[in-house]
Amino acid sequence: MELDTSSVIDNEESFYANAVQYWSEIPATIDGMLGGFGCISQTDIRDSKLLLKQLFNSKEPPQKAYALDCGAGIGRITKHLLTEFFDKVDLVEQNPQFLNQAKLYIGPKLQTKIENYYSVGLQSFVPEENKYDVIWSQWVLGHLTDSDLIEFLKSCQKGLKPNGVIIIKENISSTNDIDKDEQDSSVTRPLSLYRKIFTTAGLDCRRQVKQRNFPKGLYTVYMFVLKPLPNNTYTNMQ
Ligand SMILES: C[S@@+](CC[C@H](N)C(=O)[O-])C[C@H]1O[C@@H](n2cnc3c(N)ncnc32)[C@H](O)[C@@H]1O
Repeated sequence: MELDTSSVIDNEESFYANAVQYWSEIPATIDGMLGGFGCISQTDIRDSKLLLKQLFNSKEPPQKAYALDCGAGIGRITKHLLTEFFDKVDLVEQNPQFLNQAKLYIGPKLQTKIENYYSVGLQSFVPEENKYDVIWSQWVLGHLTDSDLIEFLKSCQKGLKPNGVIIIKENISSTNDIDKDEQDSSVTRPLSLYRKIFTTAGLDCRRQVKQRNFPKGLYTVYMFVLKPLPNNTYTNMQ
């Protein structure tokens, strides 16, 4: 039997509700966003910048007009990464307090680049079509079930402009198992499951890059650069 999140999530409604509850009690700080590991933020951003620079130097790069930050929290990635590369950024985040804090954290100067703050869960969010050059999702997709993640990725594809890409940066489980975190109500998927989900959603994984220099004991983190498959067909997940 193939492994998927239905094997570890018995009740989807409480899976989502428990995550809302968990994040409602977390301080709107960098440490809060990173589970007490605020110290890794710079290292994280450094490798993400390198990835974007390489992407812009590649054949058929995306434009630098518009990015979407998914599960944006207080806007850590928007502030330190996306506003450096893109003219405009939208944030989508389910916790409205974090978005309020993002307005302060991003600051008045960079604020001019922020077009929209969407306060909604990714499982219910549909990006406007043909809008974004890069859709960045980091440390949030473990809060979606497989089927919601696949639907989300399909709708993100429609939200991309020509040459646009989806970039995912996520923890990866060290075995072939899905790790369930009961505390924050999330799952950590193995690499094989992410790759299968990408294919099912009609996405081609153009790059898979490991984050460097994180402290020992943390999950391995990968960045994936995804583009719609040429024929743009979706497959059914078996
Ligand atoms: C680990 S934090 C990461 C924040 C940000 N991506 C970063 O790297 O700084 C996870 C964020 O995802 C948000 N989140 C959790 N479940 C979500 C969902 N279903 N839809 C949108 N955001 C969600 C949380 O409120 C929190 O802000």
